[in-house]
Amino acid sequence: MNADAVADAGGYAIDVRNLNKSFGDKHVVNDVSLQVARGEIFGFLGPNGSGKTTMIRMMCGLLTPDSGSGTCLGYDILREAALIKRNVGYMTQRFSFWEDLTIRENLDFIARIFEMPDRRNAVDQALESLQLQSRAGQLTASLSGGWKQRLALAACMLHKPRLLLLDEPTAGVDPVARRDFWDELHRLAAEGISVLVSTHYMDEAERCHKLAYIAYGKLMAHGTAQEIIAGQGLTTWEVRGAHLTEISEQLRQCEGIAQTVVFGSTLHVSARHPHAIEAALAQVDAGKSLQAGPVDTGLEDVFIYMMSQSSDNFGARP
Ligand SMILES: Nc1ncnc2c1ncn2[C@@H]1O[C@H](COP(=O)(O)OP(=O)(O)OP(=O)(O)O)[C@@H](O)[C@H]1O
Repeated sequence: MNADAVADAGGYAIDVRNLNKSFGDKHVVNDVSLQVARGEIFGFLGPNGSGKTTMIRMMCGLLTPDSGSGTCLGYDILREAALIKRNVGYMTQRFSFWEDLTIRENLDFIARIFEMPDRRNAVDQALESLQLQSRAGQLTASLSGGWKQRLALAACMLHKPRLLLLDEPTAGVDPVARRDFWDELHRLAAEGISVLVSTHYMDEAERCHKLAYIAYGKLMAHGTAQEIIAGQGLTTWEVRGAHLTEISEQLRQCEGIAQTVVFGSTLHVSARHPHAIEAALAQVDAGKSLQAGPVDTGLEDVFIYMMSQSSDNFGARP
């Protein structure tokens, strides 16, 4: 099926099944299947070295899986890699620019490399689409991190891809610039562009329509944020009071406590059974006058929990 046929049928932008990839004896991607609907922002989460970049590279035809199959924009990932590359915008973790060129010159340079027809028009449209016109003449070296990311996104959009694969696009970017970047992604998604984006930021995960959590090459969970949270079946209490780090250590030793995480001046205690938290708090509370009560389990609680549950099968954790 060609890509337009997929678009017409409202099919998946990405539909890959049982992908596997090993580097030497490291099984980096282990039987992962993934579907991303058209116009969906799909978040890809997982610890460092869990195989997210490798998955992205296999999905856009840059890397051949050892086994598995699937389509990207309706094109076969094994046989039609060239067509995929032409229709996908891929933002790598380390997008590089010519610092001594302006925004416009950088975009024009990229358009030249890709031998794009009607280069000037393509650059104008990318500048307009990412609201970069007012800065088009600014030297790239003088841009803030947020504007550099926006330029990187404009570069990916030059050839009008219908799917964006963004590998940690906002790493090291301040919260306001990250929010603006995500507003932009939502605007693009509303136009029907599909986005698969890897991130380590929980606020960004919450802005995705769907999420997948991959740890040490295996897909551990996928669905909406609510589905992923519900899937872990954790109950969480928030504890306030003095000496939270010490209390956290003590609670962790108590029976039935799945995890404790200090968030600034509060402590989150999670367990599979609510009574385990009450019992544990009763044990450690003696004379400490803690304030404690149930709260909604958040995505961050769940991801920290899933990370602690997954075994490190190739020593990638720092
Ligand atoms: N070309 C390669 N040759 C050998 N090993 C590789 C290669 N590419 C990736 N790896 C290894 O595969 C594992 C997964 O890497 P990958 O970059 O896919 O993870 P990631 O989830 O994107 O990590 P991060 O969040 O740190 O970007 C790592 O242990 C990495 O060192």
